[in-house]
Amino acid sequence: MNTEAVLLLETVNFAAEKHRNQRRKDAEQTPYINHPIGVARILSHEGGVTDIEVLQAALLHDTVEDTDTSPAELEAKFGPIVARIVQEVTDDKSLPKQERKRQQVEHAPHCSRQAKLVKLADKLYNLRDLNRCTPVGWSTERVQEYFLWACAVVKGLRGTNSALEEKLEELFRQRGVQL
Ligand SMILES: Nc1nc2c(ncn2[C@@H]2O[C@H](COP(=O)(O)OP(=O)(O)O)[C@@H](OP(=O)(O)OP(=O)(O)O)[C@H]2O)c(=O)[nH]1
Ligand SMILES: [Mn+2]
Repeated sequence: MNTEAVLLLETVNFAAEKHRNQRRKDAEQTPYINHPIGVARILSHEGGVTDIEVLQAALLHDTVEDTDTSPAELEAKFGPIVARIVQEVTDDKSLPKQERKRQQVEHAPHCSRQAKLVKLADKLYNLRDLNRCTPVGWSTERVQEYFLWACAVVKGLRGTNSALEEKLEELFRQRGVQL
């Protein structure tokens, strides 16, 4: 079998094991792994991305932030490039939430092109998910707040992938949010 297919299976299996006990915040408690798989799929299917390291980083993008995975573990298993992309899209969970959110806006323009791709697909997935259903405990205002904040992050990611950016623009437009 081709090497890249084997590598992607190894990567998705690693992510599935790491996220095995986590669920999304929707009422149905969708398995969390649906999200990283969906982000990688947006990149390949809608973004036309074929860079294997970007697709691997998409599958792994929430492992360091949300599970016991360390950057060193990713580097040993998947190499320095994949580990670096994941590190670039990982929020510092020791910071207060407001500060974390502010840093995403501030750091977005300085990310590598590979990290920008993962961030665009992550936001596109999460915004579509918000349109699909509201997370348990979220008010309409909180949903709108997320769209506003995501728009500020996406502004700093522009010029990376026009297909993904156009789809994001349309979602913002539907919410009356100006990119
Ligand atoms: N829309 C939606 N999001 C859900 C759901 N379940 C879990 N999430 C995750 O929640 C995060 C957004 O919620 P927030 O309250 O803003 O952030 P927090 O989890 O970091 O505190 C996203 O994290 P992230 O992927 O790390 O991205 P980011 O928002 O930090 O960029 C998203 O993946 C769901 O059912 N719907
Ligand atoms: Mn994510």
